[in-house]
Amino acid sequence: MGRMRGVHERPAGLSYQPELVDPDEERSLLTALAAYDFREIRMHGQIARRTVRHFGFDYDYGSFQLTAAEALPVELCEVRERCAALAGVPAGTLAQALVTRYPPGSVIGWHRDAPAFGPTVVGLSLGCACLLRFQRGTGDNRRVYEVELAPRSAYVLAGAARSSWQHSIPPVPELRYSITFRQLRGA
Ligand SMILES: O=C(O)CCC(=O)C(=O)O
Ligand SMILES: [Fe+2]
Repeated sequence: MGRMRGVHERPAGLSYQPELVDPDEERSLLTALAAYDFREIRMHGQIARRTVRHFGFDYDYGSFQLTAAEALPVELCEVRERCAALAGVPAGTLAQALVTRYPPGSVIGWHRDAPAFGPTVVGLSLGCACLLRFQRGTGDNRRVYEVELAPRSAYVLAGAARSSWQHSIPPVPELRYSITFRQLRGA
């Protein structure tokens, strides 16, 4: 927990599963992902170093709107089945897949996932390991947690981990990809 200040508490609704895919599957996913056309993210006029590709639904970071996007490519369908099983939701409810490419040194800052998405988020990590940090509350009520996301592992954010806690990823040491699946709220 090293550098995080606050009282250590595991967020309710967080689960972690090592080795959701095996090294061969990781290699072929990394090959497929390397060929995707990633887009930049501009938020508050700033361009993030990480880049993204949306399938199923596109999320506009400026207008907070969801619009229909390209269907899930075949290589992500099997992964979605496994992520859905891990989260205990029907695969069809995971309507959006977001592939994020983190070059060395890139981050994602503190946030909660947009309320336009449903109560369960599942993420698969490929490439370099990183930390996933959590925080909630301020001052004496600050609570913190961090988990290492190993390559090939998956995590589920549900319950309070999804709705009350913020999460972030500090600078990744080497290239990392994540594939996160989200439901649409009310679907
Ligand atoms: O890369 C990840 O695993 C997390 C990404 C994330 O928090 C997000 O896209 O909302
Ligand atoms: Fe997030």
